[in-house]
Amino acid sequence: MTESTTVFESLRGGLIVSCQAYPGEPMRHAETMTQVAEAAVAGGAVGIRAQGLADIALIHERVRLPQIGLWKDGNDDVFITPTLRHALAVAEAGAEVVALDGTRRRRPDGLTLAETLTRLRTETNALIMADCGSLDDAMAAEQAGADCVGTTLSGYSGERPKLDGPDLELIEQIAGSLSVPVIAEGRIHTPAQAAAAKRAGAHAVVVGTAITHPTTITSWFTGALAD
Ligand SMILES: CC(=O)N[C@H](C=O)[C@@H](O)[C@H](O)[C@H](O)COP(=O)(O)O
Repeated sequence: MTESTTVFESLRGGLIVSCQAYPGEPMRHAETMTQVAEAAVAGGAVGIRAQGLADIALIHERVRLPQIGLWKDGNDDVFITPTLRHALAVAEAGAEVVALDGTRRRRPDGLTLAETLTRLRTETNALIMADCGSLDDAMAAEQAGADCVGTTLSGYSGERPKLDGPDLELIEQIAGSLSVPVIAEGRIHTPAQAAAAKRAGAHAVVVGTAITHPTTITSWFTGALAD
């Protein structure tokens, strides 16, 4: 079995928990995110998604599950592992899968997605997840050589509406059109939505906020009480 087959077999049908805290937040600390990841493992997660080189390195050391790593730089446009330099650093930090912006937008270093992936392949053993915002992105990312595509940027890149829940239609479209696995990601807030994403054809399902972001979860409850 190739490394790619092994990793994607172990993720098949399961839950990947995204463990991220945002700049300035109390939980923005590698030790804290690693503990959150360990707690997710105890609950049955099959993979971890993590942001930032320090978090990726510590999670790689302590958590024995495939890790999808990314490095966010900036807040808008292309900000998820935006350049080849960021992607190489994420692989170097220990992520088995490097997640990067997989949209068709211009990248800050001027490389195309295909050029970025070719360099990553030459210089690392990491697998590649292209975070996409539309079916056209996903098709272009497969063509460029991505090992899997995510629906991560649906609702954030201007091509798809930002729904309250997951973009099930996009998951279904991608699953029906591509041969690489589609990872459902983005606004999956309930177990029922996770199951629906899997039924729509997702190879695996990423949940972040609803499991690992207490500030947002708290605001859901305080908002309900304020009504
Ligand atoms: C758009 C963007 O920046 N997405 C980021 C990608 O890593 C994270 O902020 C999300 O938390 C992650 O995609 C999981 O999604 P959700 O937290 O909705 O379950």
